[in-house]
Amino acid sequence: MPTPAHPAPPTRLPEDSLGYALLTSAELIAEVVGGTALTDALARLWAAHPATPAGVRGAILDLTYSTLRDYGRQDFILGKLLQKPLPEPVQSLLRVALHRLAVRPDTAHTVVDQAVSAASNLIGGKFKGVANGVLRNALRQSGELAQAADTDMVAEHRHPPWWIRRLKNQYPQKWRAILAAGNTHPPMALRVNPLRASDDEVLADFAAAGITVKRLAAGTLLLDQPLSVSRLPGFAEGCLSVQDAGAQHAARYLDLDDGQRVLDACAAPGGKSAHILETADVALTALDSSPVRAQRISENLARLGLAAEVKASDCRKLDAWWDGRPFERILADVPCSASGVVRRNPDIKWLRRSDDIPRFAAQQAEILEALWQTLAPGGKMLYATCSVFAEENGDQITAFAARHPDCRRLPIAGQLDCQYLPCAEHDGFFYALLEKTA
Ligand SMILES: C[S@@+](CC[C@H](N)C(=O)[O-])C[C@H]1O[C@@H](n2cnc3c(N)ncnc32)[C@H](O)[C@@H]1O
Repeated sequence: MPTPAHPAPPTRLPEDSLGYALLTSAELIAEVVGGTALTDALARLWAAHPATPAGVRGAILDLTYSTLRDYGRQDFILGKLLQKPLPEPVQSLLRVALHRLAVRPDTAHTVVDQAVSAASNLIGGKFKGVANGVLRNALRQSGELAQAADTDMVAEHRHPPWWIRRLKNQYPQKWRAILAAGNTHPPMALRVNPLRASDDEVLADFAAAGITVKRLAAGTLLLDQPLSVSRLPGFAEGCLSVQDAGAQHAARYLDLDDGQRVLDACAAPGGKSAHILETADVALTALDSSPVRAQRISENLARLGLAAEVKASDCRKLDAWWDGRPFERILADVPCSASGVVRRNPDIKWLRRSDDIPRFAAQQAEILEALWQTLAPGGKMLYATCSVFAEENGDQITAFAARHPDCRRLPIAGQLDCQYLPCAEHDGFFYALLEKTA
């Protein structure tokens, strides 16, 4: 993993200034441009600056995530404004500032001023004048730059070319809507823990606290506005979890019953494990290949007053974790491109490459093969991804079913391939339910 070019945040700008947020965000985006996942860059930033106030963290996160969603457009515009490339993180500072100018044109003067202050903290202030000139040109030429951006595929759709082409091929009618949804701010949905509270009790507490929600389904609430969990009545008491409405289908589609032996094979951080345990009184084994992430399963279950057998192991290595007793239900929420949740992780669309998709598909096929051996005859396995790409979804399952005569595909909500596309209510998910016939 590349180390950050400029790990130290600015020192001469007040922490609560826009300039500080612009500069810190630029450092983070420069790391992503260099190939680092945003979560890793953020983990390093907060570890180095643990006392950063919540409000300052929020401003940095908001600016960074929204700039990465918009990156394709601002990078195109920057390319039009520069004669030759500038060093990082100066270029990223300009991308962040251009994004801010686009979304807050009413504050143009402040944005330019603060971005120039930020530039004076970088590389000995060498590019302060260039930054000023570029941003002033951007303002002067905003109309023609916007027009040019509207005719460029990446600038218009804010996704990489291979991603746009893939969606165009696979969704000739819907690709534009999928891309547009991927550029929006994600919704915040909640899951009610029926072991601790009823929907009615939670709704009454929310109404009393002035929080507006829509009930999408039993146990699934959609907040009008994302809120810090510390402001949600009942969260600390384990009455609620944050979980996308699309992800909440997994436990429902698994067809759970009390007393079953259930495996959640790729379980961390444990959102679906918890939902399984809230749905039925089952004996759950929750497995994840990452020991660090497996630890989070235990923590999340503990907050909700739930328990499972948690193991850190690669689910493909049966000898390492399986005692030979078959499972009646298996959830295979496999690692995937995460193309259905790109608005939550906007760095991934710039970090992934086209050939990552067949690599994910190969890994998913191996996981399916291994887990099938652990499923009891008559048992059911739910295959799930947060992807919208066919190679990881319908194609994968069609090929698996063709290889396994003892696999019968069961319809979910009337469909064999249950593909949810990202929209205002939920993220993009895929589900397929497989029954072992012998
Ligand atoms: C999509 S996430 C799971 C999300 C989880 N089901 C939830 O709802 O909170 C996929 C997980 O699979 C894990 N993983 C990847 N390869 C694995 C493997 N071969 N065996 C077990 N876990 C694996 C990753 O560490 C990651 O935590």
